[in-house]
Formats: sequence, C-alpha cells, structure tokens
Amino acid sequence: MSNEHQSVSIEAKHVTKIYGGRAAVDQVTLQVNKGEFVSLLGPSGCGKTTLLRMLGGLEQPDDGIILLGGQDVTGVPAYGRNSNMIFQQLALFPHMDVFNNIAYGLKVKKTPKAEIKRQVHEMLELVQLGEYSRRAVSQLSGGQAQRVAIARALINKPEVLLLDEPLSALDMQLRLDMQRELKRIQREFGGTFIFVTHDQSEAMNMSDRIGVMRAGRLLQYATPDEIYERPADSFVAKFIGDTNLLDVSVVEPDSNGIRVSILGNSLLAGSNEEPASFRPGAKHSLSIRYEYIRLGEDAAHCANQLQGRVIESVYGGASIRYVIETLDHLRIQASVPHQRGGRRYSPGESVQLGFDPDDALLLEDSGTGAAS
Ligand SMILES: Nc1ncnc2c1ncn2[C@@H]1O[C@H](COP(=O)(O)OP(=O)(O)OP(=O)(O)O)[C@@H](O)[C@H]1O
Repeated sequence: MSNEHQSVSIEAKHVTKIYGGRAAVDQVTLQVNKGEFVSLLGPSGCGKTTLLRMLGGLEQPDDGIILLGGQDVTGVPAYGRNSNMIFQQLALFPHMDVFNNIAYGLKVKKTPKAEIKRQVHEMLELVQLGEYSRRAVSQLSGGQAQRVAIARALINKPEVLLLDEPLSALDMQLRLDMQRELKRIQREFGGTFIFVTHDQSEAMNMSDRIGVMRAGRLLQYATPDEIYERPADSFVAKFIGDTNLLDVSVVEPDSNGIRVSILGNSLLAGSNEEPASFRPGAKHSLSIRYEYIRLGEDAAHCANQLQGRVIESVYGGASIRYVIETLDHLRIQASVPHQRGGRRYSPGESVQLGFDPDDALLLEDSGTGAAS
C-alpha cells in the first residue's frame, strides 16, 4: 500500500452511473479519510443514494473506480467488501432480541460463543444499551432501534459505515439527540462514516466534510465552514444557509476587488478566484449572507451602501430578519443580532444598508431553482 493511501479509507474516481440514458451520478471523484465523518448533501434525486450504494457495492458504476482501504473494489459486490450500510428502514430481525440482532454478523462468521458475548457487550456499551440485551426489538423506541442497527453494523468492524438518511423517520427532538449520539459513537469507535442527508443543518452539525451534489455532480467537497463561507457557486450558496443572490454584471477588476453593477448601482465584490479572471460584461451572482448586511450607523463604514425602506421585520429572539427594498426595487434580506432594548426598524422606515467586498462573493450562476 502506498503512503498516499494510508490515511484514505474510501475513494471514488470519476464514478458514473447511468439510468435510462441519464447520469444519476456524473464523474464523481472524492476521497474520505480514515476516521472522517462525511455527509453527502443535496436535493431529492441528485444522486446521493446512488453514489452511496456504489461505495457500498450494492450498485456497480458504469464508469470509474472505487478504492476501499487502497484496494480496487470496483465490481466487488457488497458482501465481498469490508463496508456496511444502514438505511432509513432499519430491517432489524423482528423475531430476535437485541443481543441476537447485534450478534448476527459474528454468528455468520462462526465466531466462538464467548467472543461473541464479549463483543456484543462491548457494542451494547458503545451505544449505551447495556440494560436492553434481552429486550425484543419490537419493544424498543425509535432511538433505541437506531442504536441497535448501529451496533449491529459496527460489530464486524467495517472499514466504512454507510448511512442512508437513517434519522429521517425520527421526530425532530429525537433526531437532534441521535445526531449527537451518532457523532459520539463515531468518535469513540474511531470509524469512517458516510452519511446521506438532504437536511443541510444535519450535515453542518455532524460532518468533518460535506459533499454537495446536484444533478449527479459533486459541486463542492469541503469542510462546513468552507462551504458556508466560500461556496463554489450560487447553488451551493443558496442551498446552505440564507443568502441574497443578486444578478450583477462585471465592470472591471479593481485593486480592492471586482467592480460590478446592478440596476445602475456600482458595487465592489470579493471572490474565491483571482479578480483578473472576471471579464468585463460577464454576468454573475453576487452572494451576500443575510447576517453580513449592516444597517443604519453600522452601514456607514461599509464600502458598499444602498438606501432602502423596510418592507418586513420578523422577530427571531436573538436576531431580527428584515426584508428591505432599495430605491431601485432590489429586495435584500438582513439578519441583525438583537439585544433587549436594541434598535429596531419598523415597516415603512427608511434605512441605509451596507456590506463589505469580503462579505459579497461573486459566484458562477448555476441556477438556484429546486431542480435536482
Ligand atoms: N434503480 C434505478 N433505476 C432507474 N433510475 C434510478 C434508480 N435509482 C435511482 N434512479 C434515478 O437516479 C436519480 C438519482 O437518484 P438517487 O436515489 O440517487 O437520488 P437521491 O439524491 O438519493 O434522492 P432522494 O433524496 O430523493 O433519495 C434519480 O433521478 C432517480 O430517479
């Protein structure tokens, strides 16, 4: 095994899957390191599950290769791979108790009885179900059943655990608890987890890295901070967090950023790329997160300033969200931290808004509709 592969747990290289003449997964390349928690995130139908199933050997790619622990496993079916999958429907064995559900994988491998007992108890401790060993699985709560499924999958010490929306059937509070629990289990177990979700906050809460997918393509694969602060394009910016997207034209690169125009207003933008790479006249999206917009006196020092009128004000406890319409009828949303007794703007009030070039990213416009 080369050094390069020592810390890589699983890797897809240019993996493609075609269904009915259409690429469900389109040339996806990604590497997941040992011990990493990675989420695949994207709208319904974008190819997350198909990619996960190929990583697990439940589907085979039409093109590209998959490496597990540095070995080429392309074409090897699921049962021949050291990975395991958990689905939304847990498929626990209903006629077996908790102990036997967890022990199943070791029994199949003809592990000696005493060793099975030792390992099952280790797993029961890991998922904090020590007391439930002899409980029928039909008498477990949703969260407990999840833990049994996790223990059952981990007992074979898979190189990678693949999870396909395992929490989506749980109600909100239990789902949040299980997010924390799953992270704790992953940390203690020290394994590599790949988790499919269409819930951006779930992906942000849990992941070391997130792969954002759309229409079969992997648009960005990076840490939650990078994805939030440096989204690869307008789709990623809109899909993760709240942002204003303005259709602007490039005027010219400037020593402080890129000069752009919208409805006769001249603004200064920042970007992920070299300012010189933007051609005058090119159309782009300008992404400004709601919380980067400053209002009133706070706007006075910003490089970009616009005059507007408050259309809507929504009280959110720690912050207030405003919808503001500029004199040119641009609609801009701002989320402003709020303290008791602090300044509030009412609908109809005039307000100055501002933002700095570093907080306004010029992005490729990939279209931001709900299409997969
Ligand atoms: N077995 C199959 N046969 C034909 N088409 C399929 C098959 N599996 C998936 N597809 C198609 O491939 C595309 C990607 O589906 P996939 O289930 O991977 O998306 P997803 O992102 O996991 O969506 P969701 O969040 O809704 O589960 C969809 O257009 C889907 O209809």
